[in-house]
Amino acid sequence: MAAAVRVLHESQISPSPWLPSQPPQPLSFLDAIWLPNSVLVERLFFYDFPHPVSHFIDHKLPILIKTLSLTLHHFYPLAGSIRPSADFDDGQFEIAYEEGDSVTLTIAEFTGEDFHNISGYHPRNFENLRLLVPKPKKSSSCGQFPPISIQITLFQNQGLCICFAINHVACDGSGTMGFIRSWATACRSTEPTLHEISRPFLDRSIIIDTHGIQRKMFQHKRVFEEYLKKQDTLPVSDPSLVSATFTLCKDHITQLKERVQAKGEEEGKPLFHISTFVVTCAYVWRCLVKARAYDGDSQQYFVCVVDWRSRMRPPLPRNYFGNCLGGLMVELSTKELVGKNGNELAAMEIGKSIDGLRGRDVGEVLTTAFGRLLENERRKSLSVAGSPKLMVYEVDFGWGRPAKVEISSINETRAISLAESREEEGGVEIGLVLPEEEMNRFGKNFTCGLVDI
Ligand SMILES: CC(C)(COP(=O)(O)OP(=O)(O)OC[C@H]1O[C@@H](n2cnc3c(N)ncnc32)[C@H](O)[C@@H]1OP(=O)(O)O)[C@@H](O)C(=O)NCCC(=O)NCCSC(=O)CC(=O)O
Repeated sequence: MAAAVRVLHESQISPSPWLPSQPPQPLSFLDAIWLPNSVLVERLFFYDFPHPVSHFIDHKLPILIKTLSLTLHHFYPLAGSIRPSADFDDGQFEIAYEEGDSVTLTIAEFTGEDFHNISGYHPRNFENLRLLVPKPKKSSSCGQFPPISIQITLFQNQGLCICFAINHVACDGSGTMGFIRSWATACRSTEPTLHEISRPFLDRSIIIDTHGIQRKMFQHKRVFEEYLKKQDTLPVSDPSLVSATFTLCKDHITQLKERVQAKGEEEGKPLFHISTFVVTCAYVWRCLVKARAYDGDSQQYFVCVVDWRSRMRPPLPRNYFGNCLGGLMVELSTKELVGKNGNELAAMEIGKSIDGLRGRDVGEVLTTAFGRLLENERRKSLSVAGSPKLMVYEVDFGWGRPAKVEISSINETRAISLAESREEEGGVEIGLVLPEEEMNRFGKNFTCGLVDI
């Protein structure tokens, strides 16, 4: 039987207690960076839930709805809309909440595939995964779009999946997880009240565009849109696409770090920031490029975003809700990357770039990264979504930790996703979406490479 979802309910959830319209907030330049192509981040949380659909509808849905509306009282921008501001001549957008605005919550039932298969780690049909993602509604008035849509999909007597499709313009991973964690905490409470939900820091005017980035971006907007059109994304409907998750355990990570350290000492190179993140990204980057068998003289690019809250001067509150991301790019030739010491070289280069961010201004870093991005072929760049620091496996709505967490939107951006390991502190999970044959080659490289370290 072909996999399918059947929508059971669709509700509009407004903040509660009642919230009057709030003054619209112009997007900061760190939000506006995500505007030209309105990137959606789709995060799926799978939970074991061995109960009938009716049990969920009767006993769990009311509390989920109640606590979602409480949480939205504090996170009200998510219930609003992202829209052109009144002085749109400047290309400025804003995020606005008006009384009665709401989030669409879809409840659906899945048939045709086993829960444990779809939430597994092995290569799985990507189209089936996409059935769990809510389809955001375009608002009727032009140019507006919703910050978030949520879909809960039930697998009769087996499990459920909560999928958040969040527009990156609204917030980054840290903001997203602040919202999701708050909802889950409220949902676990026996008597949920507003006081139990910690308030995010919502004032986007705290971010000052010291380098005129927003103006430069609007000037480059057409160039950037043309650039994006030229870059091929993997078509969502490609039936050969599979999603899979690989895990690096703590021991492997320690060995990878030791190898980089030893190589650095052997070559008398200064030791850069060799963290779990660095050795994981280097290892995956090399395995992926090997799987794609590029011409050795071609260039490869590694791109990652950096949470800039603690790097701002003065630092931003940790609970700042919006985007506060800088970025970096590392370039190596294919030959260097797939060569004998490719892992160590890639780790040293990524580590050096992270160290090089110290003391720098986010505007200046982004101007450099943006310029380099436009020069390069996106097809040969690998980017990263999520982070092992976001602690996604701690999100418990009252029926235990997730069985699995995924980011399905990585196929649009040709990224890998990272999360902390579900099973072991210090381990990392890596998610990929690739054509099946490429995934098989990647998987072989990943497994065999670990034998050799
Ligand atoms: C730039 C980085 C990726 C680099 O990560 P690193 O792990 O290499 O660097 P780091 O400085 O954070 O940590 C370096 C080492 O110090 C340790 N360390 C860090 N903070 C520590 C602390 N408070 N106490 C003790 N140790 C600490 C770490 O364990 C690590 O070691 P070790 O690791 O060896 O144990 C990161 O700083 C960062 O910004 N991460 C967040 C990225 C992010 O937010 N991504 C989501 C983007 S939004 C997105 O993509 C969409 C979405 O997610 O929704």
